[in-house]
Amino acid sequence: MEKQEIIKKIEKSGHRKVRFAICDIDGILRAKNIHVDKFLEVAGNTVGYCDVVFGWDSNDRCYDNVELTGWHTGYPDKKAALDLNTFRTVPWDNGIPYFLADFDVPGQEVAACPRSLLKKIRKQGADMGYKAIFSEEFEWFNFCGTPNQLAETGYRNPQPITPGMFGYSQLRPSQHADYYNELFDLLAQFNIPLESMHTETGPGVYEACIFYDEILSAADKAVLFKSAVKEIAYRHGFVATFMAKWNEQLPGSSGHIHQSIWSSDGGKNLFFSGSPEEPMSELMESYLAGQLRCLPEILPMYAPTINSYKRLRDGAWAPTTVTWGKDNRTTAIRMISRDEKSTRLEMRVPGADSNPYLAMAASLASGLYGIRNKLKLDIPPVIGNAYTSADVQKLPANLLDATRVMANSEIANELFGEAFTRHFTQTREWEWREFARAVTDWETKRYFEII
Ligand SMILES: NC(=O)CC[C@H](N)C(=O)O
Repeated sequence: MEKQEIIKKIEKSGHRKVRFAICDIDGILRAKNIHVDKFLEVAGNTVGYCDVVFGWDSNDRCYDNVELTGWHTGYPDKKAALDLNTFRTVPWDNGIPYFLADFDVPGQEVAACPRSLLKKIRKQGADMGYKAIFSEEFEWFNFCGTPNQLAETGYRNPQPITPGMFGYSQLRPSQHADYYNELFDLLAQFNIPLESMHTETGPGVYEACIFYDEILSAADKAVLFKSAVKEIAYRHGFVATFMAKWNEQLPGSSGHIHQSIWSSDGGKNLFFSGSPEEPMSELMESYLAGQLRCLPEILPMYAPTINSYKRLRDGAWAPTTVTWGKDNRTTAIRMISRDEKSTRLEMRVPGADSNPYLAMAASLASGLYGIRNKLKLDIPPVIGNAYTSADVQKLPANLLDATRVMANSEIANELFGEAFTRHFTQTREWEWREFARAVTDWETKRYFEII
């Protein structure tokens, strides 16, 4: 939609305020409402936004170890730009006009901005003649109560909205049909159409697959999806969590990313060889080889939290190895091909807790790395159980190990630029330090009386 058309629409709607949001390094949307007159001033222009969005962590604690911003810079404003292509209206909030913004402004470099990073990688693909088609699917758990109630009880023993393990259940959605159906309908109205939705195995867990799209729109939809689900859940007295593993006894929550590379006009799937028997094209082979080569060095892009690594456990449907397989759900990357259109890769490492801009940027960048370097696939497909396969490389087992590898990785610098890699790994080191200070309930249960 053109700028003038958007402005006319907003003026006609009678709304006196407009909302826009910026995605931080943790994938959290930081939003503001602005007066419609202010919107008219900044649309197609820039708007000042305090760069503390990249100076604090997911709990608004200020990093003490990043160079990009901090007390040493005085947390100045940076120039943000609303992306008018992201215009949508919020159906559960009176149709307020809504935009995403980023710091991708000529003459300014904000290396920490995840949406700007994805745009940069997407352009590298476009310059090579490719259109990247992506989509993310999410699993998440739903609980009864309000954020205040859960916080007051220290998030102990939260009550899932439905009991027991019941994947693909016909019954469980009926227990909260209003919520279940509203998610599908309101998300579509918010321009996040779902391809499908069902219950996953676990109490109160849903899974939704977002319709595929060009990579930037797909990432926008994935980021917005997480916030939208939480907001819609509030309306029903529920709280949704996208933690990768909220309970060690239960399955984790994934954020699998489906991807294929098409000709720039979108007419031909370049992953498809033309042969239904051997559908993988040479280009797909190099892309997959690139992803496998880079994966252990850039793991925090897919698994960015302390908790992410609790999900990556053998036998839990989540990957633990640098592997791929044909329609194999025990490997890191699952190759899928029923026909030309469906030929794609499913990157299964990301948890629901990952930042979709970063996880998609990492996927595309490492795939393009494989194509640029004409990598050959030297890892054979796993047939059967990747958890027990011999001779497979294990993924780093925790955030500290994974971050150390990434911080020293030439590949990470090449894919994302040194400034981003440095800032991002510094934020992950901070995350580890925060965790290392905490005395957890595991320790008290284990040592309090016995030791
Ligand atoms: N849908 C599935 O394949 C299950 C995924 C699993 N819950 C995970 O965390 O990765």
